[in-house]
Amino acid sequence: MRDAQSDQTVLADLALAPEGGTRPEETGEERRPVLELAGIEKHFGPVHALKAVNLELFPGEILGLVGENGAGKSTLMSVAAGSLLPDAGTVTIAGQRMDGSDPEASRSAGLAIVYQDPALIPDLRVDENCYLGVPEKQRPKFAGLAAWSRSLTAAFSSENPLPPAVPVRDLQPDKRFVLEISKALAGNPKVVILDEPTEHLSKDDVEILLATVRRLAEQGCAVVYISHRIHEVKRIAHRIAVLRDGAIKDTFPADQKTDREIVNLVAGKHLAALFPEKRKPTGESETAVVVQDFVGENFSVQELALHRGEIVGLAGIEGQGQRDFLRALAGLGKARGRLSVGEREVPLGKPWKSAEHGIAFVPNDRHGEGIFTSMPILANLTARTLPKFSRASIVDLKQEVAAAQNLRAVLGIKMSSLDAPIESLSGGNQQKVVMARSLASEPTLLLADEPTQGVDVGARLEIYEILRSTADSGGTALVLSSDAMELSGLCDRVVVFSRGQVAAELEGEELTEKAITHAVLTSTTTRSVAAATERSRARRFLTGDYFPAAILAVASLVLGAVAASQNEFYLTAFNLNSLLMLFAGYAFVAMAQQVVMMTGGIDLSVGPLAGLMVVVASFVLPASLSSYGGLAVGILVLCLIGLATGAANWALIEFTKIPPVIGTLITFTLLQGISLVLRPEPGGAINGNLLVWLEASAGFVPLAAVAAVVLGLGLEFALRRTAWGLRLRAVGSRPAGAKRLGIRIRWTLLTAYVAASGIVVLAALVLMTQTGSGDASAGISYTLPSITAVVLAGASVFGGRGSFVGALTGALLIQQLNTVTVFLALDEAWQHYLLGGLTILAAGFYSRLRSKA
Ligand SMILES: Nc1ncnc2c1ncn2[C@@H]1O[C@H](COP(=O)(O)OP(=O)(O)OP(=O)(O)O)[C@@H](O)[C@H]1O
Repeated sequence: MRDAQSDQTVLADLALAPEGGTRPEETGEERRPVLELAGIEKHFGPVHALKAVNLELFPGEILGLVGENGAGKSTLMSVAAGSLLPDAGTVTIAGQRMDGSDPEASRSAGLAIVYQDPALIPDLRVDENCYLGVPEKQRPKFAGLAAWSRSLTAAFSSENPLPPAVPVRDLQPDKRFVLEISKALAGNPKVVILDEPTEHLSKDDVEILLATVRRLAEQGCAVVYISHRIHEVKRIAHRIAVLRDGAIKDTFPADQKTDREIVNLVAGKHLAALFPEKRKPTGESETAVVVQDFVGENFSVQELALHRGEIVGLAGIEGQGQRDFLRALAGLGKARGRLSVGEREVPLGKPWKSAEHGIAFVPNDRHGEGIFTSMPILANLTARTLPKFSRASIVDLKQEVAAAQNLRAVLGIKMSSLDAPIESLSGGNQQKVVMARSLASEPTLLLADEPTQGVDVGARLEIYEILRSTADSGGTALVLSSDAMELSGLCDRVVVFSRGQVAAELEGEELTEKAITHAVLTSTTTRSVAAATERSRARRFLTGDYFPAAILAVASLVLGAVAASQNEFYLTAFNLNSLLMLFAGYAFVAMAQQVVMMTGGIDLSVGPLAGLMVVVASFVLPASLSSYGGLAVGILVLCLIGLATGAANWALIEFTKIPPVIGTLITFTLLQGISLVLRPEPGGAINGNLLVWLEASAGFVPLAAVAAVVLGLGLEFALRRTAWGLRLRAVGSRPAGAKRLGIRIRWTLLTAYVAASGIVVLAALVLMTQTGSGDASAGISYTLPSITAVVLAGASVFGGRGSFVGALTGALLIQQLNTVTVFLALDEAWQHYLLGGLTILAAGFYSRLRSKA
């Protein structure tokens, strides 16, 4: 271990005097807290996460909240922000006592929060996320949304505001935080909570953030700043509160304690050193890894050798290719050249091959790539090493649990049980799980991208020690970090990247924090972003929601052209009219399906519902009816059946918590049963006048088809340019994020199911023109095409993605296939072969395209 004295010197070098603005107590004004947390208690099952916590925050004050992983910081702040209901205690914001858990109420009272796991919706664009992220009264008109979003994010970097049209799923983790922070600050809040805001930010962005926090405080805003980077907290905070095991242990002015004293308070013990002892220079080192002429999209490394027993750091300003290089070594991303580990050459671009060659990777994007969400901690810990405890592919559970328990003990992972979901762990403990999984495979080359992000000071030392012991036992570690102090304290050698190339190497005496910072700054030149922007525009279209619609439209035209060339009747007005009429029916049910699928649900009942409406129409809209009033009442009855079915579907799914596919299957069966009871045999002519109106055409174009297209365009507009549309997409894309944004998920789902059943009324009207009388079996054939049309058009069955324009083109293609097979005199079975084949092709193609992007 290195002595504490030398670490103290490193810390002293950092010029740690607080740089906050005027302290609130220095102004002499009467002090009234703007945020008061009183007696907050919270349990998660057996975990007592918060124990009668009291905390006050005053206007203009920056409070640093520190504590080890799992101490309860995020839980406390989620309670303050209304996204978590405490078991006991009260939250008061700007004198307003909060009632229950309601993020929107807290936001309206003036509290903004930046979560450790950003409350962003991946399938929504940057500007749409900004829109949903501010209080309702501050939202701009949709016409000015892009410009407004650009001005919000320009507060961070006026040169590079975030492009408004980019979906959040395409943003790098650091830019997601820039967006999350910009969004939080947009509403001129009275209290801002920043939960580990700098873990993913580049060095420049950290400085911008700290300056922003100071400015906010000077303007009277109160800030809670949570971080494990003690020197950062000391730089910015007026007062520091230490949370341990769910209780506040100490609160003191930031300048009254040294970094080391705070570190010891957080850890709850005296830490002798911040970094483990480095490798002793032995003169001769055995080369373990050789990289030669290694070229990828953003880097080009001629030669780099890593030695056994060595920890090598990767430094550089964000975006200089160091991250792409590290990922390419792990087999993620395209690269050419040579990489050998030991005597063996590693095939490139194949992560499983890299793993077989002893390369383990700890990713930077913990939420996106590091953890298997919704799986238990046990599976997350052992995912890489399962073959070790398996015989003939059957896992020995005892051995697996024992190995996981061992990892848990070695890294001190705080958890209630191995079976708990990974998401129930605090952020830092999740990071330890990701780290533990990689280490368990005893890698020859460990690649770690920001391995200590979100990890507390005590555990940080444990991770450093584990990295060191990996090296000491003959392995090699390559660590990318934006923290120069971490690199200088931990690594034996640091490689600095600039413009994708190795620009400098530091080791021995030269390897100091100052030297790394200097090398990083002086060897860096700015990249041209224009080409990247152009490239991403094309990629955005290819992976966006309209590309599938374009493909389907072209496919429909091609099919039409083939049919027309083979059969002269294809282009007759009669044929085109009936083709478009049938298209209208499919289009309505496909749009109904799309509304529900957008929320992550599915509605199997659309077909039988349309059939039931036709049956009911044979009673309430009979041939004998002659008055307009009677017709209106009949159609109103159909609408009421639609609304009631939508509400019933929703209630079944919401209150019994059964999956939508089961819930709507139940409705499917019930509706079909009712239809058969009402009309065991087809019969009962439907009103002739009504049918004539429904079949009305302009030229060869039926008005029903025009109505379908108009409705599709209207719904598309609503989806992209109304708050309802954004809520629908948000709920499907990421329900947890939507909840934190204050979206009422239950009500949004209700509107979706009711809207879908409402649209089915239109499909039923088209169906009536085909049957002319009540027929219980008429609608069944609608359910499957409604799903096929939207899946063909690129909708995600998990929600959040798809388009109504796509649903229209999907419906058109289905009808084209039906018609063309007849015109080409193909067997009817071909309709099914072609549709099935196309669906498989489309689903595979889109998912490959999107996952590649
Ligand atoms: N949804 C949940 N279900 C079960 N346990 C939870 C849940 N959320 C938090 N916990 C537990 O509550 C405790 C406090 O967690 P919290 O996330 O508040 O810690 P933290 O201080 O923010 O830690 P970190 O610094 O690692 O982010 C932890 O033991 C955690 O496992």
